[in-house]
Amino acid sequence: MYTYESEGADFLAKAYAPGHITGFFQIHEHEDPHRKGSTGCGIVLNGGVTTEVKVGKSVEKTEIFLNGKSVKGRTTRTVADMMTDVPVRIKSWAEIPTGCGFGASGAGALGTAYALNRALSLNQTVKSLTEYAHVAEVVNCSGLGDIAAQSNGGVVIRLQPGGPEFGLVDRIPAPEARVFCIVLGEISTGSVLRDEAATGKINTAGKAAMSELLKKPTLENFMQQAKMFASKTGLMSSRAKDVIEAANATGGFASQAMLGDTVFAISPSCQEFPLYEALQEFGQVLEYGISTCLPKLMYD
Ligand SMILES: Nc1ncnc2c1ncn2[C@@H]1O[C@H](COP(=O)(O)OP(=O)(O)O)[C@@H](O)[C@H]1O
Ligand SMILES: CC(C)(COP(=O)(O)O)[C@@H](O)C(=O)O
Repeated sequence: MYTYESEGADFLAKAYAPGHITGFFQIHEHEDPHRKGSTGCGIVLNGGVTTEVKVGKSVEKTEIFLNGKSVKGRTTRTVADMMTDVPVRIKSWAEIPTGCGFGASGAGALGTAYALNRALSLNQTVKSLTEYAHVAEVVNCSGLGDIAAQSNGGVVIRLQPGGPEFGLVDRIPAPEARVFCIVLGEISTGSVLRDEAATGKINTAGKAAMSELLKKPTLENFMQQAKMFASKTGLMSSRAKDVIEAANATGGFASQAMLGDTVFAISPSCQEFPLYEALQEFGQVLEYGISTCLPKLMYD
């Protein structure tokens, strides 16, 4: 724990962390948040969240901003509270939608941990910064497995739940592919994770999806298992169903981003244009790539 003692200047630091779309998952409860988490599989994106922290005499209370607006930012605040006693101004800018299944809260938490470590010279390594972000996500019910994926990159299979101390991940060897997304609306991650009927279905479907994925760990099979998972859990809106069907009609793979009312779609081989055109009928198509880029500090 760091106590601020400097007399004058403010300290600023900035960090970036990628977004992540979960295709399917299974919840693993544990009283220790370091061990609690999810298993499952998802895609780390080349779009994410940039977070700047400021500490010093000019910062009198901890405040959190998302895309220029003051927010509660409970997960981000928990990271700050775990790392320091001093007030911090935390500003995040998201190039991914928030509350729609892109792991924005996890990306903000990771960025906050990296930037605070730098601004306050806390001398922590990546493993412990990642652990702070994971614990903050779990205790606030804003995510379970995003941090494990976002801190590894690629198409991440989460084999064992938890932060870096206990979790275990692997990856699907995936080709370069565009990930197209249509955002239809938000789903509150916390409200689904606290709903026993929903979590029961998630766990049954998530276990089956993982077992099928491991028999054939390819990007195509991941997309198929994700679609099966989404329809079995009953979390899919009728509009999302329509988008998925339209994507499938072009030969593309599509499913729902967990946990959001968002469809993500990938085209096999290089037939991306017909898929893009079909998705366009439903709204603005967001376009990302699969990223192996890890969270990082940024310099101005
Ligand atoms: N980087 C961030 N900084 C602060 N608050 C955030 C950040 N990202 C998301 N939030 C807040 O978290 C809520 C959404 O969280 P959640 O449902 O877990 O969605 P997701 O993680 O998929 O974006 C939103 O109300 C948003 O205000
Ligand atoms: C699906 C979710 C529980 C939440 O993801 P998001 O809504 O993007 O924060 C994720 O953390 C996971 O464990 O797979």
